[in-house]
Amino acid sequence: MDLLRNITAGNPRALIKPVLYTTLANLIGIVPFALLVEAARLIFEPFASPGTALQTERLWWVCGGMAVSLILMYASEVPAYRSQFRQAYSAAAEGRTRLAEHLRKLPLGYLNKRDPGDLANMMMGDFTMVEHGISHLVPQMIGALVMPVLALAGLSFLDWRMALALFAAFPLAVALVMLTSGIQHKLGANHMRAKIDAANRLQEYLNGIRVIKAYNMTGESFARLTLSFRELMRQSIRIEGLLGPIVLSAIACIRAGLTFMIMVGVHLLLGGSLDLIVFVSFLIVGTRIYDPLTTVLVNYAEFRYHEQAGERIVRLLQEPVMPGKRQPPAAYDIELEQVTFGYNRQTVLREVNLSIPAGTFTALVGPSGSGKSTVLRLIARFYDPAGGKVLLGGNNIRDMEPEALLSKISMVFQDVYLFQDTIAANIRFGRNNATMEEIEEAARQACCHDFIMKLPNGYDTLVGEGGSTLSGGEKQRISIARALLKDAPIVLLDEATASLDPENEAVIQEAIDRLVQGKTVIVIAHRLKTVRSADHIVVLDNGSIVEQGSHSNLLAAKGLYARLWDIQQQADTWKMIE
Ligand SMILES: Nc1ncnc2c1ncn2[C@@H]1O[C@H](COP(=O)(O)OP(=O)(O)OP(=O)(O)O)[C@@H](O)[C@H]1O
Repeated sequence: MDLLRNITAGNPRALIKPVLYTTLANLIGIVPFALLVEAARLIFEPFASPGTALQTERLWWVCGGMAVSLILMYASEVPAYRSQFRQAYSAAAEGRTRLAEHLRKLPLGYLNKRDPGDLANMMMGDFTMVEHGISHLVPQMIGALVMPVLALAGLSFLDWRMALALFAAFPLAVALVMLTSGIQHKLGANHMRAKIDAANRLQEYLNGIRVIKAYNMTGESFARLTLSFRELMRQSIRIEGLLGPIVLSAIACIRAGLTFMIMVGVHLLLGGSLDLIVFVSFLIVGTRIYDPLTTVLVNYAEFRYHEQAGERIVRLLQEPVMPGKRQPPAAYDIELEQVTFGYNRQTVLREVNLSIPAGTFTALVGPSGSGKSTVLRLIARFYDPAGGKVLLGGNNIRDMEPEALLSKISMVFQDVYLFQDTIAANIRFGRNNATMEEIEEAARQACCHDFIMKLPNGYDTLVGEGGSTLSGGEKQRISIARALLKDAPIVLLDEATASLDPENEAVIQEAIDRLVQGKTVIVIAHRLKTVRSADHIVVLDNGSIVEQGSHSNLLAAKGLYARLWDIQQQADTWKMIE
């Protein structure tokens, strides 16, 4: 049952129709074959029993029956074919959506541990293998058993000795495939690993192609890629090199059964204990059961390989999603109590205590790597802290449904990601049901309406994956428009003005001022002068809060903030002199 669950990526019901229809089609497929045996019997009868006349009328009936059975075969194969593909493609489409949904609900910590290439390969490659399993491997394997099983039953009835001889080698063939299934599984796993690694290396190469060109690193990075391709080739050859002989030996065993049956048949015929017609019937049936039996064995070997792809999907689907069912309260004060957190083993935040009253503006400042973004990620519950609590309106966010919590939060990141879609659709991510007027209004507020109108198709202009066709400042403003449209009571903002020119910076500041009005705001400030008027400034260093207060208090304290302020002031003065 586990195997069937794996090959269908956790949806074994998808096999019911294809297996039923294929089995039915195979059953009907036996009718012309049985009629062929009957025709042979009728033709051989006058030779086997001299003096008996050829039953021509009966022979005509058999021919008529054959014509009808061919029509029936066609009529049964069409729905079988349809159901195989319909079920396979719909199970894969439904499975891909389920997995994508599941990935969204998994803790980011889990996703960080996995290569994006691995997940992309699972979505496309592994599901293609599941499709093949549902459309071909399982239905054909089960359908192909119909003919040999019925042949065994029918032939045993005719002459059990001959039937035994015909099928004598089959258990040996099955044993060969079954006993080597451990090796097959190991080779399959190695091959799968090499395939994923090659996909990851390829993705890394394509993503980094600009850096590779810029630093003329073609040789080195290409070596990693070619090494992974070579490993994939090695594993492919190993799997074929070892599996091929196993399957071929199993097929040879089945074929040996026919030779053995002919030898037994000749012996019995010469001994006078076997009827010629029975012998001919066995010869006809014997030559026809190879194909289905070979299909069963080849499909089984292939099935064990494809089943591993499905197993990877099933295992990922079983990964626990972030817990929490409660809806967030309508109170937006945020508190961090003794929060400790690390992405890996290294601690990034140490016993952080922070109180952010609703409707206030708080700035997080500190050296690079001090943990500012991590604080925002914990408030948005991208991760749960290892120790301590994050409270919203006095309630632990660990108990809240992550999506419901996020509906209360607008986030503007430093590196904005735009989807390969129109500008309007990218802004609409803020609120799905927003009208075009609302989108335009948000764009106006975010100071991006004017530049959008200058684009070739205005709001319908397509932006490239990652927003590559827009400038950094334009992307930032689009993401502010998104956040304005969402109109969430909490705004988390990773200020990106550091790398922008003064003109863009002023426009973005204007957009941000509109976004944060009347909200509970936490801003990561890289440029201290932008947050001088914040209600509260929190200074982080090496994962701990080292000081906090208003701008003037912190300057007076002459601590880290005052030092950072001096450094930035001097840098600005230098810029002005230049
Ligand atoms: N996804 C991650 N996996 C592992 N370590 C991470 C991850 N994100 C951040 N870190 C590490 O955690 C520490 C804090 O990072 P964080 O991004 O919170 O700092 P920051 O103060 O926001 O830095 P910056 O101002 O440069 O953006 C850093 O040492 C960083 O290398």
